[in-house]
Amino acid sequence: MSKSKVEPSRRRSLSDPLAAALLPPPNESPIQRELRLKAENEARKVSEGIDEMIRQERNERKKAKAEVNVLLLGQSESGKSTTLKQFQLLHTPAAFRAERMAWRAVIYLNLVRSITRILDALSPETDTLDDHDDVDSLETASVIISSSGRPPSAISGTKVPNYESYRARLASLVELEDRLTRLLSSPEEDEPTHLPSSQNWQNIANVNGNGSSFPSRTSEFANGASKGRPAPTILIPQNAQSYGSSPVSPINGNGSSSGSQSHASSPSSSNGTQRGKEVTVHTSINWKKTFALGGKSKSPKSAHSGEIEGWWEDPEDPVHALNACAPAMSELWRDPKVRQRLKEKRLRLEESSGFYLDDISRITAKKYIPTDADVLKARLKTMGVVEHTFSISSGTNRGVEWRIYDVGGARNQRQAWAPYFEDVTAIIFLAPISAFDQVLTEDPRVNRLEDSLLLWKAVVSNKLLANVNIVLFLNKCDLLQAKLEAGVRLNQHMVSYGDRPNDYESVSKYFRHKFGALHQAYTPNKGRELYVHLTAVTDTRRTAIIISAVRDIIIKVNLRNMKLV
Ligand SMILES: Nc1nc2c(ncn2[C@@H]2O[C@H](COP(=O)(O)OP(=O)(O)OP(=O)(O)O)[C@@H](O)[C@H]2O)c(=O)[nH]1
Ligand SMILES: [Mg+2]
Repeated sequence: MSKSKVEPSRRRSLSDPLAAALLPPPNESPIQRELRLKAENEARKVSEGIDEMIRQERNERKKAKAEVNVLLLGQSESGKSTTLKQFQLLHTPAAFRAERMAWRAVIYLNLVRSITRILDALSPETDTLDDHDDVDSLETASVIISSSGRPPSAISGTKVPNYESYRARLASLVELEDRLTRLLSSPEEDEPTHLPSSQNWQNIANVNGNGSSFPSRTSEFANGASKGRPAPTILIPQNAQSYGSSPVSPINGNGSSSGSQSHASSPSSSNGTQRGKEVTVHTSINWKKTFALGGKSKSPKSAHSGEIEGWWEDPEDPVHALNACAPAMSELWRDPKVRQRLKEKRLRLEESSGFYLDDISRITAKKYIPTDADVLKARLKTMGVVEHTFSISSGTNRGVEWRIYDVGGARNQRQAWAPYFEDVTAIIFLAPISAFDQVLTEDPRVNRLEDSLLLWKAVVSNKLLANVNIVLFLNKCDLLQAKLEAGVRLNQHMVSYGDRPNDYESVSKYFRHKFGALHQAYTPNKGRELYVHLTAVTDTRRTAIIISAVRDIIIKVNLRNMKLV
């Protein structure tokens, strides 16, 4: 070997002590080389032996501690966080209820957004937009896109003579929407992603005298998220995928995302920006202060529930603006002309996330305290990964430590999933089957059901997950039933459904078969059993029954697998 070839690497090694130590000695004789290679070979065997020991120890530890890691997967708005809330409600109800007052802000924002969406839909300006803009401006949820395009009635439809009057009477809600959005959203999202700040929440906890046991979202939950493992490097292609040929975002750590980030801003963002120009917006810090329930709190309502009285005495509390607008809100929602116009525009708010329009007077009451059902319905988008831990003290699951990971399902969140695949015991995959006529918020060209099917296929075919139990929740069955009963036909959105009956029984059976067949065809583990449930995870009673069945199955299969290790 010529000197000039050796020198650069030796020079490099000067700045890299590890590389220097590993380099073969210069002028190594053939015998020395043979001895060195033999020694290296033995060292490698020792190292592999240690790896095997570590693996066995980990399995033993798992057995001894009986640890179960469950990953909730599915597209955005599939119901993952709602399922997590149901686990909480079942296993840590005090913690769940302690958070309820913080959810008030989310519920208010959900309600206000429904109202501003109606006003936007009634606005004469939206009538002049073309088909695509129309759909975008109304957000994606519950808007049907059919190949036949917008019906003529949507363009020259029912007039709402009171529109200007409604707009004037509800003007303060536009400002409120901005304030709540700022309070609850992260800088890069215009959707609510977190509860009001931990400082405020801590104050509430302290007032109740049991602060330390309060698992505020920003302590227990968000800590779990921040404990998250580093995400793998992913490639994001420049070209967005279109409906019909859209690949699924990466879930194996080396796949590619849909490139939907550039489409991520939802229609409401443009509206929000417009509104932002029209109104004076408080800084989020002031707003947080004024919304801080703890600061103005009086007597604790009950020591265990985390409920505080007295917020209604704060003139800045949003409840006052809402309360003052309640009659106009109710009138707007009950107005037959408004309903007719929404129908013409094919905007079914009843099916969208965070729907509270049927409870306006209860929710805007000065002393409103969110119920369990209200909290379950509240829509807060998940960013990153949220961890929830609990253990069960009785029954067959006794002593088992459960860790549930709730991930963000939007396309730009999916790259965070793969690091959690390694230690997972079971996956609960949620597919909202009512969404067959809806498109993704982050990419309005992609049908939601199509995205779910592709995501499902990617999960069930993943080799890393070959030995992981999979439970499938075909979710939002309540909305599916309502949609079918309202006359929406599946075969207009899914040609393969053909002329089968358009009733709930037949449609749900069809989806069960479709998802089951994909699992059967693509699983790398032909012996894996698939557990399928038709769910409406906002329904506490039924979901509790399903959760305990799922828990028992996961434990049983996990024990069986561990015996085989
Ligand atoms: N009617 C009805 N609403 C549901 C059901 N499941 C979830 N929702 C609602 O749908 C919305 C979205 O649910 P989430 O649990 O936040 O969805 P997610 O999968 O966590 O969404 P990301 O965090 O964006 O990934 C919430 O407002 C829920 O209350 C259901 O079965 N029926
Ligand atoms: Mg979520």
